Amino acid sequence: MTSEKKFKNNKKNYKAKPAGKQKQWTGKKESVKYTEKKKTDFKKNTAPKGEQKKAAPKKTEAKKPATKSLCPVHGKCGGCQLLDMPYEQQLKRKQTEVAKLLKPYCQVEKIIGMDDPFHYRNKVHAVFGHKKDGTVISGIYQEGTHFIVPVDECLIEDQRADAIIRDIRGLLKSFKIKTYNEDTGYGLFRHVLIRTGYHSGQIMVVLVLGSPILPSKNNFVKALRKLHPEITTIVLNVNGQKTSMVLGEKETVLYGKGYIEDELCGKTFRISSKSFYQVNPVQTEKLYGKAIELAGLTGKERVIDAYCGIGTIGLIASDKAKEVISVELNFDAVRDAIANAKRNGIKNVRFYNNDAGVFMRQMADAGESADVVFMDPPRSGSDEKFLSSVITLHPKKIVYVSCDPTTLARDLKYLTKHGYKARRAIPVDMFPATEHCENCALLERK
Ligand SMILES: C[S@@+](CC[C@H](N)C(=O)[O-])C[C@H]1O[C@@H](n2cnc3c(N)ncnc32)[C@H](O)[C@@H]1O
Repeated sequence: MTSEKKFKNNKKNYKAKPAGKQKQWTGKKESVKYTEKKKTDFKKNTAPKGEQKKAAPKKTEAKKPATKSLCPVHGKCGGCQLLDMPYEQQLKRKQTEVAKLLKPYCQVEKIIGMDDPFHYRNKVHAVFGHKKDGTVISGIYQEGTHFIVPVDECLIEDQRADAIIRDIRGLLKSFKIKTYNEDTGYGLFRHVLIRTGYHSGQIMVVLVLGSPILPSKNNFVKALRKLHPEITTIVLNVNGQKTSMVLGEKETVLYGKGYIEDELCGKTFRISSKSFYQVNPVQTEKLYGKAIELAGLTGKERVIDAYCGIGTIGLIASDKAKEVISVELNFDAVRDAIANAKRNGIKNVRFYNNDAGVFMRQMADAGESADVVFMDPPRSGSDEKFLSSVITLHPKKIVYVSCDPTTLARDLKYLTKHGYKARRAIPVDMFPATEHCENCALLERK
């Protein structure tokens, strides 16, 4: 059956169907404790050299010795480029950069920042390896290399996750489990991925191995749970490929449900290991709130939620829309999305597992229309197939959620050349201490 037919056939029944029925969808702890006092210091820190000129510090400040970075691996791990810049200054910098990029299209509103820009990441990844003397280390690859920068504690990650990772290092030692060597392909233990629920407190630990057998598996799980009873699920993922991807295809649930749940904007969401979920739960609620406000829904609209992930934006918007059609490429995310519609008792949303561009082209070719399109593509932005199909579908409003203002500007150029006007753009600081900035933009049909 062609996808076009699938679309037509499903027209009458916009219910989320169960997944099965959706067949047609094509170191010893050398840790530095960061106390509240240090957090205050962070806010008062002088900017890095390059920034000091711009910030024109007072003469007395300029005479002070350079402030040591808050993080022992700052500059080595490749993340947190803005870590030592006072938060207000980070926000100003992002505001200016976004305004510059979006200037040809519309004015940019005031950036939405955080009250506490620390430990916001609900998704934490650590690569495992060992030193020449056999000591197990975990951390992050130095950018562009396979050299592991050991990390004990990270200022932007959930501290519960960091504590679990440190203890897993100890368990590898006691269980005599070898870490995987990227160059030779020998060894077993590759990565740990942790997801934490901000409201639910649930924690998922994904152990990524180079091959499927974890020695003394049951005892290992028991020992980990004893150290961290707060863990609600443990998943074993197998990645035997020489690849920069963290997760492999095959997974077995070792303990618990195999996913976590969390709340966003009053709804509950199930999140499994391979599905996308925004990393900053506090800012996500603000972002989604703005996106839905920009859409100005009245309850009568036919809405498309493109690149929907686990269904979040569409499901949150569904109360204010007549119907929502959601599309997502990742099958696991779609499975979560269907479960999420059910657990929230939502019946006017329907999910498609497809490439968003292909799906939208099929809708456009089938003469379909939409009132509002939410689009939230990956960092690379959207493609012409998608954008040209949106134009054909002729929605009154497009709400573009973007994690890269450069690709947002590129796509705005296309849309504004083809009958749309950018009305509003709101930066949301989803990634404090880093150079990245999320944005939400409203386009209206001229
Ligand atoms: C930035 S995330 C947004 C997800 C969701 N809107 C949210 O806020 O959680 C982008 C999503 O697009 C999906 N994706 C990537 N390429 C895609 C494509 N070509 N077609 C459809 N979905 C795609 C990814 O799997 C991911 O779930």
